[in-house]
Amino acid sequence: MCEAGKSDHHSAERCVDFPVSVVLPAGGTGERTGLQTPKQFCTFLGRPLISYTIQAFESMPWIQSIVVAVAKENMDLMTDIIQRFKHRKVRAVPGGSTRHRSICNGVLALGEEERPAVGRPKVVIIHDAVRPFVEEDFLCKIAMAAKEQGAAGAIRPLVSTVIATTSEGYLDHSLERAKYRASEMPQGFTYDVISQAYQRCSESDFEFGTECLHLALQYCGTNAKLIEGPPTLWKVTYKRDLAAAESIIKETLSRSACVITGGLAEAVNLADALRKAVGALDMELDIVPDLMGDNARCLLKEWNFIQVSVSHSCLSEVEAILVALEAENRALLHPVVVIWVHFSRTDELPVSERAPTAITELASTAKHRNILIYGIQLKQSKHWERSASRVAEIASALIRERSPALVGQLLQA
Ligand SMILES: Nc1ccn([C@@H]2O[C@H](COP(=O)(O)OP(=O)(O)OP(=O)(O)O)[C@@H](O)[C@H]2O)c(=O)n1
Ligand SMILES: O=P(O)(O)OC[C@@H](O)[C@@H](O)[C@@H](O)CO
Repeated sequence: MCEAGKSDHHSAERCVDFPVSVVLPAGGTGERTGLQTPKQFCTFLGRPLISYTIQAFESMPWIQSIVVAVAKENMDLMTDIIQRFKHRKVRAVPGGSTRHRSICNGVLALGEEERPAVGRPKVVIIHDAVRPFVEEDFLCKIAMAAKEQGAAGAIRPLVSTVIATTSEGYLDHSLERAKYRASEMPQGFTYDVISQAYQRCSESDFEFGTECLHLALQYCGTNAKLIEGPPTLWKVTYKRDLAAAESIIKETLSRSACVITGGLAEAVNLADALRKAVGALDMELDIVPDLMGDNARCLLKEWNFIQVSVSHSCLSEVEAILVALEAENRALLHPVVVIWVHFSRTDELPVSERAPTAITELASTAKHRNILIYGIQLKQSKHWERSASRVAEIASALIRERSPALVGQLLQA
């Protein structure tokens, strides 16, 4: 079985030594959001929700292929998303008029796989495209249980009690909540079980059913193993869920930052003071003199950079960060934040007077490449800790919000 606790790719790959493919049903219209755009195509920080879900599965090396089932009218849009965000392993197939029909089309597509490196999977993971926060260690457990049992599914405790109503709209009876669970996703099935279930199920199942685990039991006699999953498995259903999803995405991008000091004493002192101050804001700082040699690792793991410049007003250090980020195509999936902290000594003119438009012009071009540049101006003062704390508050807010409206602004600490 998978090792307990937080798995990484390596431990998951050791557990899952059989081919696993994924079907993401994404053929719905999202009526319950009240929006014109189907929720799977609503964008967060410039990227559609479905791209986050695809990327979560793509990041797992032991997933061999992904099929997304979308409405025929969205096939071109889906193809564009796959190309724009350089999604690998994934292809789009036409969905159906109901969720079961979409899933069935996805399962059939796995059976007709033509890509040479991709064979018929041993296990098929089915996961709603509008559940973007899937965790690898949990998915590994579902895949392993599906291989052993034929079917496995995620469950969560019920939040509200389930009741039955009379035809007149009165209470008939209520269920004992402790005996029931909410069926969530991901679910896993051996390819044989899920393909047989869809071959044997009825038109009524296709039209009105909502539970794949039921089809496996009803038509294949396969009783799914149920595994309680983390609260992150929730499904984006209502408009409020879109706001919640964006907040979670922003939070995951804002947990750390890399501070580049150039090795200058004032910059290193400020960085040390920043590290203490952001600790209270639940952020971690990695402090490096530059992004060369081993320090280049920051470019591959960080979404936020703080360049501390002392005295000079040119933006050459920020420009160097932009070049390095573009070389790694780092801003493809998420907007990267670069904050220029300009520290001027007491006898110097503030940069807002020396080069007021420099940062605005640079920020304007960078924004088109999904890199958000902000400026913070800091005047040398004897209240060192207070100034650093102010810079930390501003930088933390800029990183958390990633607001396009403040791009290119030079804020005063
Ligand atoms: N004909 C359908 C209907 C739904 N789904 C997908 O099934 C998942 C879960 O369904 P749900 O949350 O009900 O999505 P919608 O049907 O789009 O939502 P609504 O019921 O509010 O219209 C979603 O990813 C949805 O795109 C699908 O692939 N094909
Ligand atoms: O019913 P909807 O189409 O809104 O969502 C599908 C859910 O029913 C489904 O994802 C889980 O309950 C597990 O089967």
